[in-house]
Amino acid sequence: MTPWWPAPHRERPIDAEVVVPGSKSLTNRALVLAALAARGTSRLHQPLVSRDTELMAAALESLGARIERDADSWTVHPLQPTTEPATVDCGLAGTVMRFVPPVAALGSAPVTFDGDPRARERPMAGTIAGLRALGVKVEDEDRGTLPFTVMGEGGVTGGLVEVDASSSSQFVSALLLVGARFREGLDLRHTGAVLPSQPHIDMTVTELRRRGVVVDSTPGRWTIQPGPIAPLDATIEPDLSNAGGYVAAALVTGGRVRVRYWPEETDQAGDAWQRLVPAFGGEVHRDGDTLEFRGTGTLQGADLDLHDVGELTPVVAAIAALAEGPTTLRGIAHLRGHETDRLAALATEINGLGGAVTETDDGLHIDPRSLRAGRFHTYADHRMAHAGVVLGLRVPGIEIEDIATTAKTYPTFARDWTEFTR
Ligand SMILES: O=C(O)C1=C[C@@H](OP(=O)(O)O)[C@@H](O)[C@H](O)C1
Ligand SMILES: C=C(OP(=O)(O)O)C(=O)O
Repeated sequence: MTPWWPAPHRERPIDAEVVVPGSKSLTNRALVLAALAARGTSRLHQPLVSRDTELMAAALESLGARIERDADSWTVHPLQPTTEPATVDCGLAGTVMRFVPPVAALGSAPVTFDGDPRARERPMAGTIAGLRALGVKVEDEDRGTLPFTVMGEGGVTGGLVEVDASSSSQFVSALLLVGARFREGLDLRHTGAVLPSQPHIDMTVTELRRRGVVVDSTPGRWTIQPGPIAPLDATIEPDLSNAGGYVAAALVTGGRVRVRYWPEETDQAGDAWQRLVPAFGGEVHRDGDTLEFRGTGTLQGADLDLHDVGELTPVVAAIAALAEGPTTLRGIAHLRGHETDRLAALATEINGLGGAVTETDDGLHIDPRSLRAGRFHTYADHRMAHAGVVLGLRVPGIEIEDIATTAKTYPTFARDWTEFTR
């Protein structure tokens, strides 16, 4: 396949209905918790099957879990703490590189973690320091990043641990997911100045409670009672963050897009589209299990704090680049440690098409400009590709680099988007 994919252009308003695949964050939490269940199989219905979830499944299998993959469901048999050395490929998946090391610490063999070249640049200090504070030996040759080896010594005592999770909420979620399996449970405190992605931490707590784990949560502190994690049959919600391109299409073409099976209540960050769309001048209506997003023909700029929902930023920035007024996006300094430095990547790529984006300390400022044809680099970042295709709807002649990078969380994206824009 050519590395450059011509993004579909649309002169007319979009009018379409979509079903998006399952949530990455929910699938990978469900896999970890099913692997950690005391006994009994768990079934995930409509799991996301993508690079990140296959990497998670393979990681847990290498630690002793067994996973049967059927067309619409995965059945997970829990792991027995491993006694065999193992290696885990994290790819570029934050959930794998942060959630699996504490699982490895329950075993009694060394487990080595590595990933894509960019994975070696992503922040890992919270995981490494957190495990060490719990008495787990981690060999990282003082790099503080991947690759490193967790030297499992037959379990973790647990108790009080302080972690600075200002660069990723996943440092908190990772220890919470495993805390009930520590001999004394977990008393986790966040020490940093800011804590991003609160909905993802809420999601972790919700998923633990659904499986009978006793969690007490106050701002910046979580306690987990030691005890069994129950197996669970769970249907995975659609990925509302990956619905972003479709939602944006309604806004930027002045059309309407219906997203099926939008949960009434959810911890997903992508639920924030319900407030972000009106901020840009669009409308949102619920009709049963479907949420309809409408563009009104007005696309205004907005001043938005995306600290809690940082993963929506690339598509939000693309919407803003097409808006009639200026937009400021705040609270997202931690995006510099995502799949790529998303603040730099968005500024470079939108400006390369004639845009006016400036990086700030903690976000982006985007002034309206008329954009022109050109190439949009994606830096192995699925969400950069989603941002590029949104621009392509309104700007003819945009080519996206490596559209296949969307396979991280949405393998059928290019085909679905082509169908959607037809
Ligand atoms: O726990 C999770 O599933 C995630 C947490 C967030 O990470 P950060 O807090 O590192 O942004 C989010 O951006 C990521 O896409 C998924
Ligand atoms: C930040 C993201 O992913 P990861 O889980 O790899 O951190 C993302 O999907 O936007």
